[in-house]
Amino acid sequence: MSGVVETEPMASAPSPLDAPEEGRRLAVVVQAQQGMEIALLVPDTPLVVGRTEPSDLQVHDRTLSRQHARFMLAGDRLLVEDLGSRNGTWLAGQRIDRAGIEIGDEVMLGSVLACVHVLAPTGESLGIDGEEGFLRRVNEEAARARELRRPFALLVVRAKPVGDRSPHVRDWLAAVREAIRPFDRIATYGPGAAQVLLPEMGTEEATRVAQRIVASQGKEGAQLRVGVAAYPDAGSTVEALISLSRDAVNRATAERPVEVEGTRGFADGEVLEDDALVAGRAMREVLSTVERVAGARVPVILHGETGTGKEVLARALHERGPRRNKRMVRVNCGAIPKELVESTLFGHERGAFTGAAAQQKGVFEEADGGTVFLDEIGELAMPAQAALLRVLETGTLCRVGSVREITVDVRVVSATHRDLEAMARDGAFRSDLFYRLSTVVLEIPPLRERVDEIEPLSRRFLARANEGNARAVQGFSPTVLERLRAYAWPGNVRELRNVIERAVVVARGTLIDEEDLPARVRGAERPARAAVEWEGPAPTRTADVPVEGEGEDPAGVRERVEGYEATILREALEAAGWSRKAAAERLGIPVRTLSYRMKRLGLRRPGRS
Ligand SMILES: Nc1ncnc2c1ncn2[C@@H]1O[C@H](COP(=O)(O)OP(=O)(O)OP(=O)(O)O)[C@@H](O)[C@H]1O
Repeated sequence: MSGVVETEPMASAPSPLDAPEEGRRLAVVVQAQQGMEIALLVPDTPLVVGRTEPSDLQVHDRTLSRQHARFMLAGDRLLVEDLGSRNGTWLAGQRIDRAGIEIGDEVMLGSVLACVHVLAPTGESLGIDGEEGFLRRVNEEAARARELRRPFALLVVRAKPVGDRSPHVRDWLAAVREAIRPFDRIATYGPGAAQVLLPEMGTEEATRVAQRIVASQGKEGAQLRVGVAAYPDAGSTVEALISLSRDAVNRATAERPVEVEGTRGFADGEVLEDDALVAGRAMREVLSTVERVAGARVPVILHGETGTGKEVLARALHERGPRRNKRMVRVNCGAIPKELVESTLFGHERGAFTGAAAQQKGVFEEADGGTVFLDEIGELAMPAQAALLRVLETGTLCRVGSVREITVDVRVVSATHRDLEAMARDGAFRSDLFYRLSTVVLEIPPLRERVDEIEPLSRRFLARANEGNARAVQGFSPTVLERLRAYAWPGNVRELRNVIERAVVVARGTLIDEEDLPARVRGAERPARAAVEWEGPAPTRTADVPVEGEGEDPAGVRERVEGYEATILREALEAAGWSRKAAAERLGIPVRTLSYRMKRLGLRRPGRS
């Protein structure tokens, strides 16, 4: 619901309120749970707000009476009067029958907020926000939309260049203003473009507004093109929506002057190269940025909590770009012993140091023509940061023990769960390196903010676990899915995968039941305990191991679970180059717990007795 209700044709009868600013118009703006309504307030004409006919402004909110309250602009006074409503009309916390109000006063009609606003006049002053003010409003709108599960849309409008000149926004902004609602916000975006915020509008309606804007071009002589990106269809963060609407307007042509950002690029349900699933909006959105930047050489930082899929995205970046036929070499910066960082990254000559029995290429040389994925970049030691900066700046490196410069062509993708910018501010990370690496920063939301992905991901993990364990579990009992959605997933997608795989292993029926979930996921324990569940001097169980006597423990289950646990620990240790400290960090458990479990499960680094 949205639109402008005119109580009668706009009379331009002057009112004292109008007098100081010619052309000023007032409106009652009503904001209810399901949307926003606005009605022009005509001098000396009552405007009734209520739930049904014959109210002038109808808002279908059950806390409103049929005819709830009357607004009136009488002379230079604004009045509001309750019409005997059940839930009352409230001003500054007081229930009122009749009161004088000021422009901007918040009047509560039941639980509906009403305000009298000055409308942006047409003409010279168009009610344009500055870039900062506009962004603030978009952020506020995004927060509101998320909370109330409502849509909103962003438009970017640009005029087609005439000859070699791009018409200036001031030549056509009035046309945009006319096509939108009075409370929609506009900001200029450089001299040739404007951005528009359309609260409460989904993709379809926003597309119609965009078409109206394009149709209004005749008046100003400028041929306008519009890009549309709406929350939640196109994206779920402000940054994504802004960049998607800009991309959309760049695609617009004379034949298709309105371009709408929907769900281009990666489709829901698509399986990526490394078997990861595009399972929901957030992932699609991040991947649409991946797709845009995959072709370029610009460095990318993937920022997100552990297990959110940073490596999956690094792989997608590599595979979707022109370097896909060369290697992507991953290095875990946190797992390389300090004294070996340079030789790992840049290689060494034979005899360069004790133990360097043969010449060896480093990851940068190995990845020549491809991608280097610097995982846990925040853990890189300072001297190595300096060396890395040199390679990035010069495109050349020297192996340890050599002065010969080797030219390499690599794209650098880094990942971290840390706030590198803050680290750079605090001097814990070189700021010049941070700026080099962070041309594009991709934020990967935690799984708890990607609830729509939980079911499709769970089903995929279930299918994989069935294959891997020769099981035939059919699905989930309905309450299990509820539990999975409600849990906070501090370990993100990795934790979800582990929980589902474990549930498949221990499930007794054809469906996974609540009892197949670890206690923390069942809600039997507070989620905050999840990360410390393996703590304790001599744990008799892990989070995922059933306790003896806790329900039935059929023969073989314990062995299977322990086998499974050993696999997880071994994977983590291998990924961390068998550094216990780094592996424990990856797993979110204390080192001593890891050591204890390794001993119990008989896990040893290959080649060590
Ligand atoms: N969309 C997805 N579909 C299927 N599996 C996924 C998806 N995203 C992540 N995973 C799985 O979750 C696990 C963690 O993913 P990944 O290693 O990419 O996370 P990460 O953010 O790099 O973690 P860390 O910071 O701990 O290294 C992997 O097993 C990965 O295959």
